[in-house]
Amino acid sequence: MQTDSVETELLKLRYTIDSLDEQILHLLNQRLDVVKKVGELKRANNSIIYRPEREKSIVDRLTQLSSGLLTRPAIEAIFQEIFAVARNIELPERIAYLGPEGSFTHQAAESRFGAISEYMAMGSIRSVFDSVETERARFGIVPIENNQEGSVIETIDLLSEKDVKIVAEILMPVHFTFASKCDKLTDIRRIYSKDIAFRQCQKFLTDYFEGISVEYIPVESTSKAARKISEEPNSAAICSHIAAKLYNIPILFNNIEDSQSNATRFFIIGKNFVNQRSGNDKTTFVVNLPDSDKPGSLFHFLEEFNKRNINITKIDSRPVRNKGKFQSWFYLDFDGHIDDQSVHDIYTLHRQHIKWVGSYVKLG
Ligand SMILES: C=C(O[C@@H]1C=C(C(=O)O)C=C[C@H]1O)C(=O)O
Repeated sequence: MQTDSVETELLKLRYTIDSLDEQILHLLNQRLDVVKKVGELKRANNSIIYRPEREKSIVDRLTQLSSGLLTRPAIEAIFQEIFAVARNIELPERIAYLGPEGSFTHQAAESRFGAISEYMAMGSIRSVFDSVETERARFGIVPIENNQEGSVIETIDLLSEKDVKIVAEILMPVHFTFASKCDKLTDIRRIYSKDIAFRQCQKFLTDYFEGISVEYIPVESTSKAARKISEEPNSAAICSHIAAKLYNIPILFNNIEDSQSNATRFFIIGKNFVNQRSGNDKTTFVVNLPDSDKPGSLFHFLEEFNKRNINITKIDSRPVRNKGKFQSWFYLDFDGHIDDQSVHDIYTLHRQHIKWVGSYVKLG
């Protein structure tokens, strides 16, 4: 094509795009008018603004309907922003996450709450729980488990201790970078990261640092590690590529995790939050059995799930600390909603030993 005709063609296409954008803008404004009315109804009834199960069903339905270039991840990315704008019109949201900026928890938070929400970076998982419990933040985001390294026990313990509910889960692939201002690996004396991140990058650390005298220093989050080494010579961090860029640290290696399928599960937590059934839910219980040191006590409890054909997806045992004995309490995730008859029956049967931590939409 001649340069002139290319220019004309480009102009025409851009004109079409402008006109489509106007229609999208008009439709989005119409949508927000409706959302505002939903918000007013909810306020009049004192009901909850954020409905993860409704948002999921919208994305499911639109994915089914989509016949064009939009795939599920694209639909999800666009609509998560639309939902976030909508919710903030209903009621402004402030979100606490395990910071500092650039942590994987921050990425998980933004994937669900968009660019419009207000964020609070907290120094520890406990302080995320505190800010939700005291309602300084409407929601908090915390890691719960990694599919290679298992549970984040701090979160498990705080779910038992604190007065919060699980609102939703978020699954996110996790890729680590090795970042340092050192020109040579042999100049590195200290490597900073979160404890669980070191364990996810064992092979890399063995390959490059075995037999070399470096100190491994665990800190509260991977982004804290990145921030720390930006001011400290002879150091390196295992962190996200976003954190490395944010704190201006050169990335020496990408994707250093042992497994390419490395992924972390996060919880959104909130105060007094109750989800309605979506038909595909999970529930979390904290269980304190009276005779946890006697034979069969856990077996008999789990038998109730087996009898009702309920699939348990995660179980952890944690120490009962204040009795001076070797007793355990249990953390349990399983398929189903507290309003399902079978789940409700178990809850009623063992009410004095169970803390219901939430029922939420199941992902993955
Ligand atoms: C508008 C609503 O509130 C929120 C916003 C939604 C939306 O933008 O579609 C969906 C669910 C809620 O998180 C609703 O409950 O329908």
